Amino acid sequence: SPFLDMAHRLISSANTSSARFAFIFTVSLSCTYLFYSILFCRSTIMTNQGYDGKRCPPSGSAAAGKKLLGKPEICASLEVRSALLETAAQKAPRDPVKAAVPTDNKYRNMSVAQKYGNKKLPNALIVGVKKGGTRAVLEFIRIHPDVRALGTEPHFFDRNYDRGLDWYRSLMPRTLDSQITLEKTPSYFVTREAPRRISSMSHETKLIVVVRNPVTRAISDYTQTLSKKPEIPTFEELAFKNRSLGIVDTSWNAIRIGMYILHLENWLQYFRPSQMHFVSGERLITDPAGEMGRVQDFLGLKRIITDKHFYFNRTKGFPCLKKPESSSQPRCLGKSKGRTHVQIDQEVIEQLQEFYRPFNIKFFEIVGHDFKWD
Ligand SMILES: Nc1ncnc2c1ncn2[C@@H]1O[C@H](COP(=O)(O)OS(=O)(=O)O)[C@@H](OP(=O)(O)O)[C@H]1O
Repeated sequence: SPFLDMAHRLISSANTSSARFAFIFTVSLSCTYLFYSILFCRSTIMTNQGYDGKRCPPSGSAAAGKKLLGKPEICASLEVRSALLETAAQKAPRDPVKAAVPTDNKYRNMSVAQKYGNKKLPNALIVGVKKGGTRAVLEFIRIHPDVRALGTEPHFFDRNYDRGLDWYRSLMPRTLDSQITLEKTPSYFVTREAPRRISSMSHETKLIVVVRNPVTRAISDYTQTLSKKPEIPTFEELAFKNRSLGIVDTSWNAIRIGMYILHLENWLQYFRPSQMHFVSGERLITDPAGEMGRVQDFLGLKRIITDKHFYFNRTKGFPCLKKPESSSQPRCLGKSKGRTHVQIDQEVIEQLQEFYRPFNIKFFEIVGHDFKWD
């Protein structure tokens, strides 16, 4: 090495004590330098390879698991910190519109209408009839992209009218200008004040009425009441003032609701027949796509809801939606829709059919359609 060469030359060229001293000094100086160099170099290598707070092994590997046992908290906290930094970077507003929009998941899943639309008073209402199939029509029509519907019954035009239109509007889902706002409250059809109140909101409101054989409807209505109040009198006792004389009790709501023509006359005082559309409750079950096609036409919507949206669920005994608005799963209506009816004497059924016949005939004439309830 050059260092040993230099030492050899010094020994051979100088025999003086000063030269010897210079040699020993140089050697010790060199050793000291060498020692510190090795120390410095090692510390640099350790810093690069060790857990210095800048690196963690890739998580998930067995080696990483073993190494992490020593200082798990450092790496874990670093992962959290980097996740936080990443989130902060994602959250950093890039443009003012994005900055104004919250980024939580709920908001991200909202439709454009929910984010940017406005709450409007309904332009269409399903006004009845109770137990006619109103829930089915609402759930079926709301899969249309141009329809937004209130899921619950607001009872504005019967029970909550005093709360005012602003309250009513506030209940509505947000809609884009091109979308229809819809709600359903089946009791409107038999509420004396409802037609006047609705026409004073807008006389252009479109009205949908789901009608069903009034006898079956009455039995369905009674079955529902019985499920809540098992102690009520029998259907026969409630339906007749005098059964042997065939005198029907028209003051009983379950009977009165089915006298459709009487209620319709009230509506026609305020609305043109073309503003009302009657859905057959029976055909809604046997041909939901056909009935919904006519509902879409009436609402001025493109026919988007078709056969493809329905399947017949054998267990339920009713048509169900393949893909409803709120989820990607097929869905049938709830347990309270499609109940097994209370068994009613055939003679009672025939008596009630007789009772309703003249009302039905008149109703078919006015509506211009025979619903074939005989
Ligand atoms: N697809 C489908 N699934 C389940 N049920 C269906 C369906 N289509 C119509 N129907 C009939 O709807 C009846 C209930 O009517 P409503 O929804 O108007 O009832 S309510 O007034 O809102 O309580 C309900 O009456 P019941 O059978 O007497 O329970 C059903 O016959």
